[in-house]
Amino acid sequence: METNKEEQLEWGPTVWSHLTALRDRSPLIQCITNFVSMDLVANTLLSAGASPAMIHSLQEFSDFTPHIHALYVNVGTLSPDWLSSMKAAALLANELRKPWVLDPVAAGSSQFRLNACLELLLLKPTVIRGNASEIIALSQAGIDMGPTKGVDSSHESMDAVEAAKFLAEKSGSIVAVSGAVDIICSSKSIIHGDRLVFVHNGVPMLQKITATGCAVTALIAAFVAAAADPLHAFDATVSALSVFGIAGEMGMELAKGPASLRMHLIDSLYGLDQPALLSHINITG
Ligand SMILES: Nc1ncnc2c1ncn2[C@@H]1O[C@H](COP(=O)(O)OP(=O)(O)O)[C@@H](O)[C@H]1O
Ligand SMILES: Cc1ncsc1CCOP(=O)(O)O
Ligand SMILES: [Mg+2]
Repeated sequence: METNKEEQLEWGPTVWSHLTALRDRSPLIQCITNFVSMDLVANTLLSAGASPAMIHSLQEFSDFTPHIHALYVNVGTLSPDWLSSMKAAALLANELRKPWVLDPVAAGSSQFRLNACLELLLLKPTVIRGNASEIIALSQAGIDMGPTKGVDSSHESMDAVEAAKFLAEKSGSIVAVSGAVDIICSSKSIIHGDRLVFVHNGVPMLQKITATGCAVTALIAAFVAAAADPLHAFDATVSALSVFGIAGEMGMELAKGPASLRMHLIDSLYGLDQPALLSHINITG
């Protein structure tokens, strides 16, 4: 992929300032996430500079949620009880004017999951991040769901550009599709305006580590939380995807396979400095 130097010169300082804000502010992120992802999500947030807390019992929200800087909701191992907690937490986050971010894991894999994600969408997440199949399933809700690969995508991210635009328009949320190219879009009906940006950072091996999608969505929540002004949520989302992809690229230089990439990904995120960020960044649009 040819990079346009001017675009990288514009995005470089923006992404670095978002990462610096995250490290300086160390936002507290309430995570209601699946059992598979809890460890990687918590370690990703910690290594980036945020504070994760896996708090999902309704009984704790009135005490705890007022202290958070963002809420992260992930439906990966969904059950009716968890869904009630997710809705209550999202409602409270809205009431408290805290950003919240949704990961619609395997949205098209069952009617229960699809309906749950659609109900959560009505609670207006600041950002939705899914893989291409998940974003297509949400945008086509009501149409035959067809075959599924569960939590993995059976589509390329670029196949989901129109679905992402449609979902952004319908939901009023920023929509991010991950994949070989990450796509971030928002519609003209919300404060961020009509925007479409592509992040080319990352390595294919990230798909061979479970919960990297969950982890990057949590990272988006942390970047959005650290960007004090809600107007900066779009750039914060782009920044989180780029930083995670860069950490993957740097980690891959040391890794022998998925297990060691997981370790080097976390180390690279922790140690990412300005020169490395500026030399790897690859954002267009
Ligand atoms: N083919 C690829 N090349 C580079 N990066 C990728 C590729 N596929 C996924 N990624 C990256 O891996 C991370 C997880 O994305 P993805 O695998 O799409 O999510 P999920 O695990 O939810 O399906 C993202 O940061 C994404 O950019
Ligand atoms: C394997 C699995 N099963 C239910 S949730 C989950 C983890 C999914 O993680 P990701 O969407 O990041 O690949
Ligand atoms: Mg996923």
